[in-house]
Amino acid sequence: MSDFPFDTILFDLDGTLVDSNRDLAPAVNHALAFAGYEPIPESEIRNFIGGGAGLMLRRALEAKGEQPSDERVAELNDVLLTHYWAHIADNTVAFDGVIAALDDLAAKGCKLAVCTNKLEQPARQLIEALGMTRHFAAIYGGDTCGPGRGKPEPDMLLAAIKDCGGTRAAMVGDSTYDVRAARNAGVPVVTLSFGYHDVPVGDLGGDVLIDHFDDLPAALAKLG
Ligand SMILES: O=C(O)COP(=O)(O)O
Ligand SMILES: [Mg+2]
Repeated sequence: MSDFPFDTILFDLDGTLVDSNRDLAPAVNHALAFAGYEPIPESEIRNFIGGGAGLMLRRALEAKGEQPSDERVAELNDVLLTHYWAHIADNTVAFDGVIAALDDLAAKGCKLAVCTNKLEQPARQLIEALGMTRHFAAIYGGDTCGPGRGKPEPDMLLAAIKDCGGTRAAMVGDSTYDVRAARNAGVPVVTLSFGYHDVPVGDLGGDVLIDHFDDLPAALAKLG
């Protein structure tokens, strides 16, 4: 019997498990080009990620000086998503050390789940394309628990913990959506210095910040 303090680890996807900005940024720029705008550098788009594709696009349009209506965002989001889903795993890779950390946590007896604000279907498509499906007992997307129930609401975290039969869970994420969702679900949260941050990294407000996935099991052990 493992003395590891957690039995369930919940992972954000974009900017946490995978470096997906490599394919998200071109999709944002495809939608911007459709709207007649010049591209935004990938290094800027990465900080727009975390609250779902619509919010990412809204931030990109605001960076161009627009105050877009919901209808405008919805229309251009269709353009963005059609492009993104056709290129979802062209350049996206798992961050360094992710697979070893997932294997290590599983060996310690943890069930693992994904809780992403990406829509569930493309999230599954991406995880499958990267050969990572086998690691996860549950995969939740921003739409799985219904409209408006993505992070920072706690619904998907609580549902994933239940699916895993967990009693002691922790979250791992890169944005304030993850930290707030974890707080709302009452679970501790590890943040990453290398993910996509919607606020300065020092303001994320998680319980512990790590620089590499190699450090995750020890960080969780200390948190427990
Ligand atoms: O789609 C997004 O903006 C964010 O996705 P994430 O919750 O996996 O970071
Ligand atoms: Mg993220």
